[in-house]
Parts: sequence; structure tokens; C-alpha cells
Amino acid sequence: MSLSFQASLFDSLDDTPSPRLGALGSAVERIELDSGAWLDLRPGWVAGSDELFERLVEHVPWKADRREMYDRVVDVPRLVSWFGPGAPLPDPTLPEAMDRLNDHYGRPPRQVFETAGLCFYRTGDDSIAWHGDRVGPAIDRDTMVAIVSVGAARTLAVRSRATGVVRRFPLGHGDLLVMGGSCQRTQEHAIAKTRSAVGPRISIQYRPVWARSV
Ligand SMILES: O=C(O)CCC(=O)C(=O)O
Ligand SMILES: [Fe+2]
Repeated sequence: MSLSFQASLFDSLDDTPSPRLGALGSAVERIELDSGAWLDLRPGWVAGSDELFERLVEHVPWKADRREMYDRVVDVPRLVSWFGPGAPLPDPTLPEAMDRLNDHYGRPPRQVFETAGLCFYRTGDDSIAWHGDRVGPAIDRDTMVAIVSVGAARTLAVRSRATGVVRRFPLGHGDLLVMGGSCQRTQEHAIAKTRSAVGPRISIQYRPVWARSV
């Protein structure tokens, strides 16, 4: 699939400022959810995020993933790219952000961010259904997942498995959201399709390596 049409949208942004990471510290707001889950929010963490968006559109090896669904194999409704521990990341801002997050959270054992998963939501038709993150064998312990969002805003919804209560967070334009505590077990999250005209968005998710034996 050609992505040149998206990149060309940004030709006029040659003078856009380079991406820069702001402070974390007291700029991070903690939201306690139920059952030991929490979210941290840091709006606008990446300044100059349009430039980062443009670079990622061009330099990330985007793939159309496929998934078994009942008796069919279907494309997942977004493009993806995944970088394992130690893999060179496609833009210098990405390892810098991972280091800054690990410094901020104090590199807790088994929760050090090591992988980067990227999702490209091209239009309002791209989405991700309700889920809790699992990598490899199902995890049964608390873990953090950090999301840096660039490009247009899309709404990340978080739903409690205990109460069904849904909270909605518009994410984009350099925003940071970190899911922590029991979040991946006691809550689900999703990006719903939208009929409103939204621009493209890229989400960068940092995760620790999850192994059954740890
Ligand atoms: O796009 C996002 O910010 C969320 C993506 C997500 O939940 C996932 O890839 O597991
Ligand atoms: Fe997820």
C-alpha cells in the first residue's frame, strides 16, 4: 500500500519545529480507577509532534496485519509496526521518550519499557476493539503500558470490567497516557470508529517484556 498521499499532505510543514519532550514530574496527572487500576495523563508531552508524525508516516515499515475471525482471515483496521527489545527504533525521539518514561517511573522490576508498538489510524474507519493488552502468554500481574499519541486526536475509551463505567480521553498532538496497576486485567480499552472527519493519528505504545516465567 502506498502512503505517499498521506506524506504529501505534510509537504507544507517543512518549517515545523522538531519534536521536543517536555517535563514529566508534576506535569503528570494521576487518575485512580477502580480495582487498583490507574491512568497517568500528560497532555502535550511532545512539542513539535506534527514533525514526528510526518517522520513516522514516512520512515516506519507499516504493515497491514491480518487476524483470524471465526472462519475468515481479515485485515485489522489499522496499520501496525512492532519493535522488540533492543531493536533500533525508526526515529530518535522514540528511544528518548522510552528512556524518559523509564526514568520517570523509576524502572520498577519487570515493568521497564522495552518494546515499541506503533499503530497508524488512517481515517475514522480505523479502530481497535475493546481489549486488555496481552503479549504472548496471558499476563496475570500488574503492568504499565505507555501511549504517546501524535497526529489528529482520537478518543481512547477505558471501561471497567467491574462496573461497566466508561471514561473517554481524546488523545493526539503529542499527548501521553500511561495505563498502570491492574489496568490491563480489570479494565478494557478501545479506539472506536468515528463518522466525523478526523485526520490520521499514530499511537506509539511502550511495554515491558511480558514472560510467563517472571
Ligand atoms: O491507539 C492506541 O492508543 C491504543 C492501541 C492499543 O490499545 C493497542 O495496540 O493495544
Ligand atoms: Fe491496547
